[in-house]
Amino acid sequence: MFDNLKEKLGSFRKDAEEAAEENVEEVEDEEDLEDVDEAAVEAEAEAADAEEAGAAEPEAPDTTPGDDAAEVAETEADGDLEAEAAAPDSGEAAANADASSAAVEPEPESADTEAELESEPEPEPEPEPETESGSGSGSGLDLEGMIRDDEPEESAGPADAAEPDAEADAAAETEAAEAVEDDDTDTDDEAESNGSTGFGRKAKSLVKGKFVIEEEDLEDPLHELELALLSSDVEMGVVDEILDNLRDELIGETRAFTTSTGDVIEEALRDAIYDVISVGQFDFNERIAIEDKPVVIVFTGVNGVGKTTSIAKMSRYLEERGYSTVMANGDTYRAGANEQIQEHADALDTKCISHEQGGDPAAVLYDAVEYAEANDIDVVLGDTAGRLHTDEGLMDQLAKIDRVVDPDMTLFVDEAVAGQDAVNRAREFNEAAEIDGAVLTKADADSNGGAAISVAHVTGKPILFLGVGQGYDHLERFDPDEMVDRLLEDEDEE
Ligand SMILES: Nc1nc2c(ncn2[C@@H]2O[C@H](COP(=O)(O)OP(=O)(O)OP(=O)(O)O)[C@@H](O)[C@H]2O)c(=O)[nH]1
Repeated sequence: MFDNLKEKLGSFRKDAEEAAEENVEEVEDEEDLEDVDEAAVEAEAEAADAEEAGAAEPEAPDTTPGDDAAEVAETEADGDLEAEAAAPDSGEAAANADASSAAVEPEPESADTEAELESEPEPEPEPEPETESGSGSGSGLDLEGMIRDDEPEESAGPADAAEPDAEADAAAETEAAEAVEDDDTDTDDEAESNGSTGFGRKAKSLVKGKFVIEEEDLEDPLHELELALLSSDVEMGVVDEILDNLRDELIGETRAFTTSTGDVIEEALRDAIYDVISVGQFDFNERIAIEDKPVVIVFTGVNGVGKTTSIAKMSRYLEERGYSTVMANGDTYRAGANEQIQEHADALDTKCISHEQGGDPAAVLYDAVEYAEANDIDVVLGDTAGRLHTDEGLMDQLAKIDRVVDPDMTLFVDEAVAGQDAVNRAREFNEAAEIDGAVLTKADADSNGGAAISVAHVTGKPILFLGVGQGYDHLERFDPDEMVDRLLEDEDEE
């Protein structure tokens, strides 16, 4: 089932994953730099904490150093400038820290910052060339921007103010890196457990492994997917929606890869498809359970798509769940229709109400409801003549059935293999005589899956069941989660 579609989705996954992998490698290349950044930031956090502890002793209830440190820390997490300011242990770095602090807070009393600097009079670090080369093109300690080198620098002002001494910065970073290398996690834990600022944690979340997919990375895979979906008979608007969902999910944002890039792509694809196929879903069984009995369900759709067979399958489905059913042949138009449905009723040991050919379909349904009421039957399953939705006569019939028996549900039946035609018919039927949901038959013979993906989104009404064979048991509740699993599951094995 839906094999073509599965294959195409699988190709997209591979392509998109490759695009993501390329970007992950970039990040990994710069891992050392990340460590440096992290260390520098954490060293600052330590300094701030130490300073906070020291300065908290005297009675200085206001302008608490802790607050200032927190402010600096917060600011630091946002960009190059801040990370540079986080290296408090060289004279020049101190100057930077002052500059940045002044840039962020123009207040003259930089006493806190100075105190902070004094609190750790560490020796002048020696610049290490490797670190400098790690800093690369001078983007310095850009925590977030480092993995998006190709993007224009957005930050201005304060960052520039802190720029001047790259050498000292590199030195400071190096030292900080060394300082934190040993007790990296401890520091974090401590910072978090004493509830100081949450700063270490924030910094860490910024520098863990991640990737960014830019629009151009996905352009080709998305284009391929678009063509693939269209050739699988997925409706144009639905294709657009899926692609938009994928763009929203994948492009531009920094993704942490806690498991693998493949998982990120799969998740995005899963969400994108789920969004379009889950439209309007409701719990059919629950609905049957809570409606007043008898529940009346009318089946509509064009000729030969499997309405009558679906009614028989539904009868089996409901009987298996403890409901009694009666069938009603509202297809008074077609010769042989009575016999066909009666055969199913006999096979399933169910009552079937029918009138002479050419009779009034609404009258048949009415009789079936009366029969159900008189015999405590739970559900009436009404067949209708399979004619084109453009046929005014049929639409009048449906309108009359609506008036006479006021069905609890009108289900549109079409065959999955009809692809775009089924999608168009679903739309038109829904416009002409509002449907509550759809049954897609012959899904077992459909490798494209276009109708299964599109009908709910196009009509705003859910696909409730899939016909998956000719047997009475071949009716499956359409579950969007399972559907997505099915579409994405076997791909790895292929
Ligand atoms: N493979 C497969 N065949 C199905 C499925 N559902 C129905 N069919 C077959 O499709 C054919 C048409 O089914 P019907 O139930 O007669 O279709 P209908 O819409 O009632 O047709 P009319 O009464 O002529 O309007 C039959 O041969 C069914 O066995 C399904 O889910 N899978």
